[in-house]
Amino acid sequence: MTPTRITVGGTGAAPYDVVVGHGVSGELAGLVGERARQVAVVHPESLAELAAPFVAALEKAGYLVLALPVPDGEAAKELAVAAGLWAELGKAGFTRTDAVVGIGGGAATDLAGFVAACWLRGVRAVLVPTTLLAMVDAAVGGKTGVNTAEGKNLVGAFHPPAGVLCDLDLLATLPRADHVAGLAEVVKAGFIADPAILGLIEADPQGAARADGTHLRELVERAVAVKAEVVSADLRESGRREILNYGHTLGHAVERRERYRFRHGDAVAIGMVFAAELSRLDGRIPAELVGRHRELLTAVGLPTRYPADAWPELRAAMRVDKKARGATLRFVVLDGVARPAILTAPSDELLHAAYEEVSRA
Ligand SMILES: NC(=O)c1ccc[n+]([C@@H]2O[C@H](COP(=O)([O-])OP(=O)(O)OC[C@H]3O[C@@H](n4cnc5c(N)ncnc54)[C@H](O)[C@@H]3O)[C@@H](O)[C@H]2O)c1
Ligand SMILES: O=C(O)C(=O)C[C@@H](O)[C@H](O)[C@H](O)COP(=O)(O)O
Ligand SMILES: [Zn+2]
Repeated sequence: MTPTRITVGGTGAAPYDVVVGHGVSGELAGLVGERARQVAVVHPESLAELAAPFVAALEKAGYLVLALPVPDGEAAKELAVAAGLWAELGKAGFTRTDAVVGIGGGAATDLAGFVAACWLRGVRAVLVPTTLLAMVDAAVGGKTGVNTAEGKNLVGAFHPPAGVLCDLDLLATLPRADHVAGLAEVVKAGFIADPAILGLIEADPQGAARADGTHLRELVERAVAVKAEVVSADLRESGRREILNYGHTLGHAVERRERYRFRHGDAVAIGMVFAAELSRLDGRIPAELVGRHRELLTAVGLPTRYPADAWPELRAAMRVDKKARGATLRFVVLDGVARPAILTAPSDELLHAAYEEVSRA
């Protein structure tokens, strides 16, 4: 079946394609471009075997390849890891025409994009996401960055990639729990913009939770299309892009509380239930729509609850959310399916009441 090409444009930078399909990895050398002499391939060390054919293909195409393994998962999103990679680029004499390729889950693509954004103030980045989450969300849109002790993604840059290859064959080895975590961002795209996504998952939640599920390709394409449309309209998050943060204000606080050892998608699932409860308590949506969140997320195996005693720590962590303006917290909420809105400065009572619904056994 021919690959689908979803274009991300309107960002001020050159438009680029997100290629979705089976066996599309062969397009990598073409995306790196003719100007590059050296290519740094950043990948989690645990995925060295998966990255090896990409390294070999780039070498065959005539590039000088620097394979740069990084720690697995969220441990890669550290300034010290980025600094180590910049040291390698420096030693290799990496110039402005050279390119960084990021292969892996969202943690690896966020890191690789950030390293590319900062090296010589910006070199070409090409991303090959290998998790469902990175295909539908992290590798698309140009948000790059690392975590700090104070919070999630607090240091970063907007640096759109030159291309994104979503080879669905790469998902075959992804552990089920990571596949399911990726579904949280797919569900998010459904609630904020594309109700057909919700229908597809509700019709076959077991299938959605598997890499060989019937609707996998359509789910990926639809979620990428949502992200591409939003990012094309507002790369730097001055307005519309904030909707992609649905579920993330509480989600990021949960990740920080768990010292980043909790899957991002799982945290976002809990965060979406919180945002839905907030929407209901603010009089925006009926209880049935909150119930739809819980039922759908639970059906695919995502968490929807978090302990009551975590509230003070979560409340404090939410202060550094990027949507906050001064001391004013702002949340993405819903006025209905595919009707996202911003709730500004909710009272502490309202926030706590919404959290009580999340922590209820
Ligand atoms: N930049 C953005 O717009 C954006 C959007 C969403 C999420 N994110 C970020 O993405 C990160 C989460 O990404 P994630 O869910 O992909 O997690 P991850 O990158 O931590 O990967 C999850 C696990 O899967 C393993 N893995 C990856 N591909 C595999 C494969 N094909 N086979 C076997 N194992 C594989 C990884 O090594 C890791 O252990 C978070 O840091 C989050 O903040 C960024
Ligand atoms: O691309 C965006 O914009 C998003 O908000 C997508 C989120 O899924 C993603 O987790 C993002 O990294 C969160 O961004 P942040 O600015 O809140 O750190
Ligand atoms: Zn996210």
